[in-house]
Amino acid sequence: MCGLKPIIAPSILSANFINLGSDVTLLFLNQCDWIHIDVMDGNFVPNISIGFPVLHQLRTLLVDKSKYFFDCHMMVANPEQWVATVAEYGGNQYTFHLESTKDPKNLVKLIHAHGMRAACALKPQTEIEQVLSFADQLDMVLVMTVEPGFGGQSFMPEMMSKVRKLRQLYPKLDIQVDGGLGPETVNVAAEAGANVIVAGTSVFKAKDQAKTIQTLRDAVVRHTSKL
Ligand SMILES: O=C(CO)[C@@H](O)[C@H](O)COP(=O)(O)O
Repeated sequence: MCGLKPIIAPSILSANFINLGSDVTLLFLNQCDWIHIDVMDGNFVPNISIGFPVLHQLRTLLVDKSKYFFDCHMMVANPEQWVATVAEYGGNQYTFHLESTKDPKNLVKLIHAHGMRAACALKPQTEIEQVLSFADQLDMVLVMTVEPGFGGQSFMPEMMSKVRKLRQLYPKLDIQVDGGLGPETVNVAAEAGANVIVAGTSVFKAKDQAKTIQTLRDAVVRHTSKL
């Protein structure tokens, strides 16, 4: 019994933006734990997605607005710049990319000072050694399993060695995987030690969304309970 909480966080990048409010409401009715909000600035990654007006409207306009957990994945060039805004607009967790900051330790302090959980993301080429000096200050590490920037890419199983090493070093840390996750790939990730699963395409294209979310959660529970 490892005590890790299974967390399923659908990425709303794959939602229907015309019906975003109802899509997000449905995700929570279907028992997701968090929604994963991919903020892309067209600079850190070669794509522009959604920004603060959308975050703000989701937080203020949704029914039961306060109970939703917003996991904000900041694929931006200057992550320090947006901490206060994300906090003000209702973000619960702020994930910055290690590759985008010179001072990750102070950034973690800044995020915590704004009342959010702090997480650090690693692109596929970034080794975990770079996060070890401050990992004990983090609430979560995100191991990217695709190059950040787009949904619908293929899962990179070779990233699992990073998850495995992190899990050995930090048995209680939340470890998130993001990119190409679905019922076919979740077992490999959960077996390596990931307990927080981001899934965009597989959840939004599912015939039965509730069942897909449950399948993802069951896989995490099954594998992490053996750790
Ligand atoms: O951060 C990203 C992409 O940069 C992800 O959150 C993707 O949006 C996940 O989408 P799928 O790979 O599950 O379709």
